[in-house]
Amino acid sequence: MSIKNSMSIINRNIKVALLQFYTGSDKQANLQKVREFAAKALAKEPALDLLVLPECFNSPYAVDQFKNYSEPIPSGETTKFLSDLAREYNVNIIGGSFPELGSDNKIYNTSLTFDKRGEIVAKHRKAHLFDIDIPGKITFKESISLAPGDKATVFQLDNLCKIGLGICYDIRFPELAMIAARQGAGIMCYPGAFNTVTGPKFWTKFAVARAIDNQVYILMCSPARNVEGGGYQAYGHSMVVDPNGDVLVEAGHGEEIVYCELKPEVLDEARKNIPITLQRRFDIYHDVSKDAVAKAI
Ligand SMILES: NC(=O)CCC(=O)C(=O)O
Repeated sequence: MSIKNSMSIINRNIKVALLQFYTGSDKQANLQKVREFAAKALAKEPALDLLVLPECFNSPYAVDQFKNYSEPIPSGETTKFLSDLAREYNVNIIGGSFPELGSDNKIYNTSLTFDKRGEIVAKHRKAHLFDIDIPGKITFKESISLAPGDKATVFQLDNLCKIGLGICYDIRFPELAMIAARQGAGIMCYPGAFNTVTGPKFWTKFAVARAIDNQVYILMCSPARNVEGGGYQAYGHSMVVDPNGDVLVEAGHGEEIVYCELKPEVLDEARKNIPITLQRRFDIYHDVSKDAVAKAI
């Protein structure tokens, strides 16, 4: 069997920066924080291809607040803000997520991706809502105020590569990454806000698992932990994991920008050395990527 199908999943080196910053209750301040961090990242690395923002970057991560901060897409101010920022800085942006007011009047946890021209190239609504109850430790129920998305999201970014998107808890469901990888993605990106209970136990393990299972780069971008602000405590630890499961860069829990260069040859070599992409047994089990609806917008 030839391995040429697995070559050049990524077209060239891709420079990414994950922006890990505090988010609070002041939406304007949160947007200004994005601008400040984007400017800082591009001042340090002018040739950046991609900025990634955290989950719920313009609002508190709280079920009783999502509605108050929700905006229609594309007419809301956060969509316009991110579009202008991408165009102004000539950079692609995976815009973390923010509460979307859908045309059906439901609220979604939604991630938009913008190309350098400021066009929306992908929209992912968190498909698996974070509903958990660990007695005495953490209870959170997104489904009190959010509705789930209904599709996997895979898209072509510029001439760089295909990318799959999930949001935080979505990472616990391996299917989204499998679908993306089977459909040609070389990167799976998860804006996410794990917490101080589940973060230490699971965050890195999931990033590594999704990377190795699918031989893709994994980008995880978290808000910084706001120890003084009360409320939900994000884990932080934004990271990039390579297709072999090696953690290339990892933030602490404070405000930080992590930079990384994704290399086509690392991905190609991982797939060449261990050719699981060519050894699947769809005569034994189902290929989930075949029945997934994955539209860009
Ligand atoms: N924002 C989220 O979806 C949190 C997910 C999480 O913490 C987990 O353990 O899963």
